[in-house]
Amino acid sequence: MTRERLYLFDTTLRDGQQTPGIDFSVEDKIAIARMLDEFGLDYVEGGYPGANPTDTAFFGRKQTKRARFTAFGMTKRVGISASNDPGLAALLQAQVDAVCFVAKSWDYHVRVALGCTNDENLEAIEASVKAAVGAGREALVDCEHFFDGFKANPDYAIACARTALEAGARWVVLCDTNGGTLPSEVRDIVGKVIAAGIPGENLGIHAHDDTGQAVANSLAAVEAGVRQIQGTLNGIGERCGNANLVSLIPTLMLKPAFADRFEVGISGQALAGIARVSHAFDEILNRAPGEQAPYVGASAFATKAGIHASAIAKEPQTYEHVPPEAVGNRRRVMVSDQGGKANFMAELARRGIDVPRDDSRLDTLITLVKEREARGYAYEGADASFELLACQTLGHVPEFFSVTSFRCMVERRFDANGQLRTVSEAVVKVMIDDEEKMSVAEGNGPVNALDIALRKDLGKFQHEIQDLVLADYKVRILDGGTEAVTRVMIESQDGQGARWRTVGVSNNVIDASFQALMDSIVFKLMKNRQLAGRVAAE
Ligand SMILES: CC(=O)SCCNC(=O)CCNC(=O)[C@H](O)C(C)(C)COP(=O)(O)OP(=O)(O)OC[C@H]1O[C@@H](n2cnc3c(N)ncnc32)[C@H](O)[C@@H]1OP(=O)(O)O
Ligand SMILES: CC(=O)C(=O)O
Repeated sequence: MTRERLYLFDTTLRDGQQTPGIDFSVEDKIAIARMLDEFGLDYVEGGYPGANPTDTAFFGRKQTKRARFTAFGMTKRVGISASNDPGLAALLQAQVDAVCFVAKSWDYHVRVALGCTNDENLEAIEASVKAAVGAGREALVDCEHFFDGFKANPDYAIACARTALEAGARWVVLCDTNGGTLPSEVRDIVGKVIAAGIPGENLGIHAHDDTGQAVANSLAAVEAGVRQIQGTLNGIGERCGNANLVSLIPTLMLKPAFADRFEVGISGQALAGIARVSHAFDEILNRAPGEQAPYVGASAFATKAGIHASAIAKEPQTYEHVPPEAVGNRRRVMVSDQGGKANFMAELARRGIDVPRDDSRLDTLITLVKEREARGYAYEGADASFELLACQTLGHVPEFFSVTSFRCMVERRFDANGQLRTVSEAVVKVMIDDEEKMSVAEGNGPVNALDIALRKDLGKFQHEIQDLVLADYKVRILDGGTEAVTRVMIESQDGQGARWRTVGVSNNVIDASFQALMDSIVFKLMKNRQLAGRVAAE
């Protein structure tokens, strides 16, 4: 059976630019456009030439090889001709394949926002599309507020779409601009638009996520007949965002309801890189990837639950709706107080530690983890501390060194220049092969001073920890009041690119930090001897 083609239109660099807190540079835009182009999107909308210097510079040359490079802008203003409209001129000067106009299609907006008549707005749509087509560009028209407009005045909303199409637009995109439309309404209205004679093969959908249903609305529109979907990477966009292409694309390609009927321009191989694309985009935005993001989040194929882990060990698809590898993700079976033997055996096997189900030491390890988690430890996020605990329980961890004492001081005092300063100092004594070493260090705070002192002189092990750096340090207070317990999570990395996480818990933040620091150093020494850390580089 031949499948119908669905076209994917990316507006990360245009609607995504309207996200509070997001501000792309020209270099960001170039990198993102290249990533989208290589991934296989059909259209990459780069922004609004003429609206700001970044976008004008970005549109100075064509930025995609395969995707149709698209400029966005409003229809010509009423009262001036298309050839005299400076905004339209900037759009037509852009080095693009296509121009996407935003046009009013709700008569209320025509009256209030534009302050013109319904007919004048239709004339502006017609003249703008004709100007773009006349300049050799493919024309698209985003019908702003189409669904709200249709509810208020269906004849006028359809007249806007028809005018655009008859003037030569390739696509008329139905926009849920305020994001309040529900999937059943989208399905119903798209059906009525097609019944009114606007072909589905010329229709697109642009959905906002204000009710958390932008993806569902996009899919409902496709089911009702539209053949273009607009969306953004990771769902960024005005207010609550746009339809998330990172959720939509795997659904279109992997779910039989869509995959059997439609094809998109993205290869299966590219789909297997979608998690990487999503994370690379977060990296450009300088934010952490969403752990629970559908398909691509670290938790998307993770389970803590013992009952699930046990079935997954038998057959993974018992608890997986698609294979994680299809979207470049991986299965994670985690150890925590929610886990049973299957979780622990899977996690230990991943670390190269095979232990039989009936080994009583496994029960001891599970009991230890559950008891410690009840006291505040969180091993699912502290892989290295878990591995050390497992090695201690199931085998052996060498005593490389022991800390006989440490002391931290925080003092506010005047320095030699008469400036008031808060100084943190730590003193650590360690025993290595019956020899005691004492190190003193100052730091930005007491934990930093303790870390520097602890790693200052480890005798014969010192050269082994030279490349160890602390990448992240997080403190969490678990109980309120005087019974407060502090959990410290530390992320460490070394020169080989390995990263590992350790945890410490105490009612004293310095003590909790010390435990996590110690675990980090001991893990590094174990890893150097290939006694641990087989998966630390993941
Ligand atoms: C639903 C959407 O996401 S649409 C995209 C929205 N994105 C943006 O607005 C980002 C880029 N925008 C901008 O940088 C600026 O708004 C510009 C450069 C486009 C225009 O700036 P200004 O000329 O200063 O106008 P301003 O932003 O104050 O107001 C928008 C004007 O466009 C008019 N307008 C809005 N939509 C349309 C349209 N589809 N067709 C014609 N004119 C329109 C408004 O009536 C208003 O005109 P007025 O100034 O005569 O009242
Ligand atoms: C065009 C657009 O971004 C909207 O109507 O939401």
